[in-house]
Amino acid sequence: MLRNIVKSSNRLALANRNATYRLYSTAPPNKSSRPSVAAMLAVASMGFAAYYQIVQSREGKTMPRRKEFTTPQEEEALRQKRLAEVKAKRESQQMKPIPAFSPEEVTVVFVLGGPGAGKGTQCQNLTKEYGFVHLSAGDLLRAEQKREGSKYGELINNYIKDGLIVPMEVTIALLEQAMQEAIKEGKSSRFLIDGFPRKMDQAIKFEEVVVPSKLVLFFECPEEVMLQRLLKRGENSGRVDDNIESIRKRFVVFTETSMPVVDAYEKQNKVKKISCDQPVEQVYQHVKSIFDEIFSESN
Ligand SMILES: Nc1ncnc2c1ncn2[C@@H]1O[C@H](COP(=O)(O)OP(=O)(O)OP(=O)(O)O)[C@@H](O)[C@H]1O
Ligand SMILES: O=c1ccn([C@@H]2O[C@H](COP(=O)(O)O)[C@@H](O)[C@H]2O)c(=O)[nH]1
Repeated sequence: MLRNIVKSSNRLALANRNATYRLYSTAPPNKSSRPSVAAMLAVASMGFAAYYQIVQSREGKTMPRRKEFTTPQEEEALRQKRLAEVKAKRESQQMKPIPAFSPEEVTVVFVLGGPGAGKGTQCQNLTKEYGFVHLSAGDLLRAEQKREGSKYGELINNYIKDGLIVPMEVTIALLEQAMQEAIKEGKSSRFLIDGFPRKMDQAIKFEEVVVPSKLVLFFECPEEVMLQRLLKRGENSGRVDDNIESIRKRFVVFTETSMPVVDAYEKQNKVKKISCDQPVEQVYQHVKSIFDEIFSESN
C-alpha cells in the first residue's frame, strides 16, 4: 500500500512538474524554487501512509507490505505451520481425560491410615448409618488375585506379600468397576474408599479419570498399637501380609509413600484427623461427629 501511494504521488508530482513547465515557462527548472502543491501533497500522503501502517501494526494487524514481499512458497509454509499449531492445540485438549463421574453426582471419601489403624472397622459402621458403599482397595485386589483367569493374580500376591503398592492402573480399574456396579445396582452414589490412594500417582490419576474426592479421613495410630492389632488379626485372617516380616515392610511403605498423600491433601484442606488409639466405639463417635457436620441433610 505504501509503495502504491508513493508511486501515485510521484506520478502526480511529475505530471505537475511537466504541467508547470508548459504553462508558465520554457526556461529550465529553477532548483531553488519553492515546492509545488502536488509535491507537498505527495509528502503529506507518504506521511499519512506511514502513520497508518504504524497504527495498524500496533493493533496487531499484519502489515500489507509483508504480504507483498512473501513468495507463494513462503505463504504455503506459513499456512502449514499455522495448521500444525492449531492441530497440536486441539489434540492436547482432546487428550485431557474426562472423569467418569462428576463430584455433584458421586461423593468419594478417602479413608487413610497406617496398616491396622482400624480403617475397615470404622468404615463398616459408617456404611450402616450413612448409606455409603464401602470399597476397600486391598479387598478388591485380594478378590482379583483369587479370581480365576486373572492375569494379575501372581503380580498382586507378590506385591501384597511385600507390602508394595500394586501398579495404579490395576487398582483404579478395579475401583471404578466396583463404583459403576454399585451405582447400576442402585446401592448408593456415596463411596468410602478405604486404603486408597496410598501413593501420589494413584491420587492424581483417580481424581483425573474417576472423580475428585470430597474428603479424606486420616486415622492416626501409634505404630506399636497397629503392630499388636495386626499380629492378633493375623492369628486367623489368613492374609499373606499379617506376619511380622510383611508388617515391617508395610510400615516403611506407609511412612515413605502414603504419608506424602495425606500431606498433599492437608494442603488442600481436605483432611479430617481421627485418633485411633481408643476403643472402637469412642473412635466411631469422633468419626460420626465429622460426618454429621459434613453430610447432614443440608450438605
Ligand atoms: N479401636 C480399636 N481398638 C482395638 N482394636 C481395634 C480397633 N479398631 C480396629 N481394631 C482391630 O484391629 C484390627 C485391624 O483393624 P482393621 O482391619 O479395621 O484395620 P485396617 O486399618 O483396615 O487395616 P488394614 O489396612 O491392614 O486393612 C482388627 O482385628 C480390628 O478388629
Ligand atoms: O491402593 C492400594 C491398596 C492396597 N494395596 C496392596 O494391598 C495391601 C493390603 O491393603 P490393605 O488396605 O491393608 O488391605 C497393601 O499392603 C498393598 O500391598 C495396593 O497395592 N494398592
